[in-house]
Amino acid sequence: MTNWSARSWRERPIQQQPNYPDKAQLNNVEQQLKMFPPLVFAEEIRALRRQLGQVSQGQGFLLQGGDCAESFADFNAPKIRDTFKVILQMAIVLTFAGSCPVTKVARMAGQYAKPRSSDLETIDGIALPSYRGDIINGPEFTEVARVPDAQRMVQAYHHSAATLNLLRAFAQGGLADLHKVHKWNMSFVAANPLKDKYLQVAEQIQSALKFMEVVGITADTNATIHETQLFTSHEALLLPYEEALTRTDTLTGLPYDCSAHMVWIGERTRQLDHAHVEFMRGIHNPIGVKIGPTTKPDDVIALLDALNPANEPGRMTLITRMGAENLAAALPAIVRKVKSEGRHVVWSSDPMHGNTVKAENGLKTRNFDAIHQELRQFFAVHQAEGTYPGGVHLEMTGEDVTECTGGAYQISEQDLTQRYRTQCDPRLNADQVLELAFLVADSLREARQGRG
Ligand SMILES: O=C[C@H](O)[C@H](O)COP(=O)(O)O
Ligand SMILES: C=C(OP(=O)(O)O)C(=O)O
Ligand SMILES: [Mn+2]
Repeated sequence: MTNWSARSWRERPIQQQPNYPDKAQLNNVEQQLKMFPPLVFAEEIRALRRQLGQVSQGQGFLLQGGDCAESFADFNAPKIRDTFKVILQMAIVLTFAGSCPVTKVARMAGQYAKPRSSDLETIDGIALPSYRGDIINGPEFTEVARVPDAQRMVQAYHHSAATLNLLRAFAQGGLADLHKVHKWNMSFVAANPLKDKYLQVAEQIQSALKFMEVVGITADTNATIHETQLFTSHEALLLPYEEALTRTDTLTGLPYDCSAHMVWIGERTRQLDHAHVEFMRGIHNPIGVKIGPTTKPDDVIALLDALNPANEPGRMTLITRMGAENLAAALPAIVRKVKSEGRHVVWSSDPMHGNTVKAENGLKTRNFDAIHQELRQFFAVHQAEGTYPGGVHLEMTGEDVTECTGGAYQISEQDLTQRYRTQCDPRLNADQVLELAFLVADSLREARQGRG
């Protein structure tokens, strides 16, 4: 590979970075982080890459989700547990619907840096630098909080390490037991105003679990009943942090970004000749690229050339985030081009970022029906083009927030202020996530018909 190093991105133009006032402190923090242990192990990263390779061939499904922006203030065990639970609850529905393994990737343990539409936020005539995620500055609307502080990178590292530690404990310590997860789903269905709609699938899952038990496949005989594997991911936006956590794997001699298993490039920072593409082309993690509605098919091919020149399955996930109104017009040409060139990718749908609107009270929100519609259309386009819809990417939480409108509980714009807790974009709450799981179950089943 021509002249790549973990710091070669520094020679390229770069967007969406903080301007640290204290350069000596920045340098200090970078040196410290370079000495810290990696957060994840390269062998785990390769395991995810292999699984995503399978998904790209139609042999599995990717479920990726979590907060828009993790928060230092909201850092506690119940919050981590509840998001973990809802990811598993959704996964069990999708596993059943698709009759295929579901690879679970959390937007957790490192999702701390945010690109913003505007450099400034103005409230009551006062303009301050925008909040850019807890790894960069503070969300409070004060001049002091908004100054970029490099020390926050160390804090983000420690928060990520503790989050990951708890996730690993949950995944292996019994919280992921299939029967337990299904019980939570049954309680969700029983309480839901639209329960008749979801009951059939829930009961089918119940029968499948019962059958397994009867033939002797239990937690005692089979670890997969009792345990799960959850990978981590975030947008690799703050490159000094990502560079500092990039390590050469001793087994293979290859560089991996050990801040997470999977990292992605956002819609705002994927310019071909810029820093983020430069950094990502050299690391060997599976990577995602967000693809918005104005993307041209040739742009996607150029990105694939730069980021996956050997066309290896499992390396690339294209996360389309078009908006329900744009997807049908924008996605087919891209899918056709990628298919005609024989490129191996996981096609994943982020139905959140193209559907953000401002409510009358000024809060950012997304409507459940628009989210569902984008997902349905995503499945329909892939069905029509003969390609495989391989994943979903959601902003979601296990908490009972009121940030997205709609769903069975019919959250209205007026309800948003009740529990609007996000530090950046509106997330689906636990009930909305599960509804979505049950609603896309049919589309997934259809998409997988005839596949192994
Ligand atoms: O999460 C994605 C972006 O950071 C977010 O949508 C930007 O939000 P903004 O338009 O309020 O800056
Ligand atoms: C910033 C994000 O998305 P996008 O780059 O697609 O706008 C995000 O996933 O939070
Ligand atoms: Mn977001």
